[in-house]
Amino acid sequence: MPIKAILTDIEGTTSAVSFVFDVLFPFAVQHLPDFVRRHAAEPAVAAQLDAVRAESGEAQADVERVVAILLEWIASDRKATPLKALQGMVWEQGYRAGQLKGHVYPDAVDALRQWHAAGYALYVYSSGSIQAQKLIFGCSEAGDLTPLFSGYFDTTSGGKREAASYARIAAAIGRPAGEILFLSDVVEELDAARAAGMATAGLARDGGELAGHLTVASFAAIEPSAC
Ligand SMILES: CSCCC(=O)C(=O)COP(=O)(O)O
Ligand SMILES: [Mg+2]
Repeated sequence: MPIKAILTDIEGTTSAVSFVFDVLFPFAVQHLPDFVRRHAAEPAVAAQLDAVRAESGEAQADVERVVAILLEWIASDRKATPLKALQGMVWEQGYRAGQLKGHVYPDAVDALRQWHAAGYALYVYSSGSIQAQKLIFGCSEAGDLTPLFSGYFDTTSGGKREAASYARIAAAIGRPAGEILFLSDVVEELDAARAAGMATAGLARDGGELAGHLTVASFAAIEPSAC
């Protein structure tokens, strides 16, 4: 089936793992506690704090305990949906203030532009919230890349290692899974996408191989029509 759409992961695929771990996560550690304290009563934040209480099994946790749980989750890189939602809100302040600029590899920027111009529909699927995805591409070092994308998916579509998530995303895109090429640096995500019927390509930016999948070191080596 010819590829018509491309769905890409962010961390380790379009963007450096070091940007997420050395820039975004420390920014959240520094600013999230005060953000939560100041906005805890606002409905959008309160809903996420309740989701943290539910997911942690600590229904009675006060705001300070919720903050402590969130910091533990950042330290263990837990892909919890309420943590990701709150991180997105905190990062928005950093991007708007010019303290953050999204990192996107130049080869990814070039390829995304070429693929968009060639008529491929481009989508993002990341554990980062949709708000965070729009920020990393919208406030990137290469400028506003959001006009290239037709849609965004996060863990509200399901976990990235579950085939059902990719089936759900294909349905939302409105195409058979076989027309979608999924790009990621994590073999379990590629396996799940393939199980749902998608074509796959693995990004191994520091070398190595994503077992069982076409593996490349750069977007420049991906030819969607050959996948
Ligand atoms: C959307 S940028 C923030 C990245 C992030 O929080 C994250 O957990 C990255 O996960 P990915 O699924 O892109 O590997
Ligand atoms: Mg990744």
